[in-house]
Amino acid sequence: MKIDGVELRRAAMPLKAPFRTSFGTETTKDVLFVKVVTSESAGWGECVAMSEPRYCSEYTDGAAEVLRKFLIPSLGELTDPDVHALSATMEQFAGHPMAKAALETAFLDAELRAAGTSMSSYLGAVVDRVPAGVSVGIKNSIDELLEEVGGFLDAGYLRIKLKIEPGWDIEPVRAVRERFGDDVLLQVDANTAYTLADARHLQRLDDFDLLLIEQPLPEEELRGHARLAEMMRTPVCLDESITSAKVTADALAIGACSVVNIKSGRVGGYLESRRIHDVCKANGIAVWCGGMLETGIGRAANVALAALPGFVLPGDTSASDRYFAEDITEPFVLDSGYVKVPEGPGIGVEPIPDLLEAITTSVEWIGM
Ligand SMILES: O=C(O)CCC(=O)N[C@@H](C(=O)O)c1ccccc1
Repeated sequence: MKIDGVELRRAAMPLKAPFRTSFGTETTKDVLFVKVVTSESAGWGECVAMSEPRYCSEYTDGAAEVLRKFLIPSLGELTDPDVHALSATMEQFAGHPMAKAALETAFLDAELRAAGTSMSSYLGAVVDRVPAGVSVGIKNSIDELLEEVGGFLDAGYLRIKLKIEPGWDIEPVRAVRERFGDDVLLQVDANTAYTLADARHLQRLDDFDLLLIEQPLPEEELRGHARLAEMMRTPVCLDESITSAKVTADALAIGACSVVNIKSGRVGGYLESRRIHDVCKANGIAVWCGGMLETGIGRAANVALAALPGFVLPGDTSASDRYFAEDITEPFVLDSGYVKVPEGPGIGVEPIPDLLEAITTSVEWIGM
């Protein structure tokens, strides 16, 4: 398929409420959309980098620049690429998985639309709806937390994830357990906020029958996570540390985790995401789909991924209205705790032009 060019579109998507994690607070999503226009179709990708390099080293302006200067021009070397050739070409440049993921996904979306194939069937989906979990940020008070968790449980979410950090961990978890009982599927996400010296403190979380504790230690501490996993009953799940299928195999080999959060942006795209899924499935390790506050564009691709057989835990594939008053695509809605997998060609959703224009802050075209 011949690539005519690529559109880079920046947008400011307001969140319904500030979302606080151990590394900062988001109030507006600084979005970079990538649109690949080919001779036969057009496809969309959403770069999940944040405006500042706090979750990882990538950030939105940097991702736009590496796409503009290196990744998109490198596609000019390809005459009639498929997504594998495109992905391989981008490997000449080091790093920048979120930027690469956005371009690879936009191309794959275009390729699949032209073929009339849905992303979910292309990836190997086995279900047509996925169980939805929800992520709850760090709050100013326990009361505020309990009110928000209660609202999400009333909405039907099947799993609650609480962001934690030193000073906001044992008490919020205890309060949620005491208010909502032991049957709620409950997990915590530390976003690398602890050290191995906190092990004895973190062991106190074992009293609350959590599904998992996500990324308690810094990204590079695979052995540290293996040591912590030996000291805790709560299963350790990795997020930031899992940057490729190769690293996943190493992490599993040393017992660094027993659950994996798969995020396409963190690992360079959905092809690598599927490879990680396959490594985990071959090792009997449960995976779930992480989220990065995506609009309906990124959310659609995540929901397709979450329909693969190894995704046995609810992911951060919440409904659109979890973060946005109005999504720029047909909204994803919660139906008895599940989100429907789009069935149309490609990612199965399109931006609604007026809504996309309303949040757009800049558009640039890079011709081939
Ligand atoms: O529901 C969502 O999309 C967000 C889920 C979530 O908590 N994402 C976290 C994370 O560390 O996984 C995050 C939030 C903001 C920015 C980066 C990451």
